[in-house]
Amino acid sequence: MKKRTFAVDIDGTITENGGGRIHLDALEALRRLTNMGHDVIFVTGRSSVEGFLLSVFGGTTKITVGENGGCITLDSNDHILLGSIDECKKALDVLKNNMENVEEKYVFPRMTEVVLQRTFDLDQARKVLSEHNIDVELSDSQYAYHINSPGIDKGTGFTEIMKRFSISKEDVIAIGDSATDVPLFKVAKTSVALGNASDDVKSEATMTVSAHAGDGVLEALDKLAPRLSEI
Ligand SMILES: O=C(O)COP(=O)(O)O
Ligand SMILES: [Mg+2]
Repeated sequence: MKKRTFAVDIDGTITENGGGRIHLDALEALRRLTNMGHDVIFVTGRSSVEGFLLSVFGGTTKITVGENGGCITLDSNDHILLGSIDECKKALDVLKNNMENVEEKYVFPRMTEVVLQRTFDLDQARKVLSEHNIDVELSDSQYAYHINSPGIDKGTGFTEIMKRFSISKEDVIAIGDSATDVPLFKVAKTSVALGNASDDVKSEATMTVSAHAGDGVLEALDKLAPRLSEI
């Protein structure tokens, strides 16, 4: 069997509602892939600790890219930080001083990024930051806005994993639902946009499925199964 690495988003991908409830059949399928010898790595805008705990309890590969690419967790006391929260907080201050309704989202603690409520216009925010010569990444996961350090996104975060574990792009299959997953799609040979993804996101993936979230993950794995059984 040719070993593959699945890079899997969490919210809107293996969850079945806005609150983060895990689609159990999708998780079971990912655990089965792990038991078969593939790697299944969560790549999420949630904290990397949340993603890591999901891998422990879910029975998938105990490596996680969290904080929208800003933090890699390899163990309870082993985190690789790929960004600086200070420049993200500076960007937050500029936005708060120049726009209305800029509010942080109450999430688990972050080491490298700032997470905001989706309560203001993102393009206007990007314009304000540019006018103040603030260079950060500002992105929308459909669950939250993220301010990350320049050049930090799910693609660069996962690329760090690929380097450290000698994973080839040829063997990576990325699965996601939102704009924050597009950089991850670009570092994978195969990328799957779920039915709940926007047309813009779907246009960036190598394949799309019609089912939403966890059901879409199951549909994708059914479609990919023949390729996975290559000798
Ligand atoms: O916290 C979020 O932004 C949601 O994260 P995810 O969709 O990247 O898992
Ligand atoms: Mg998502």
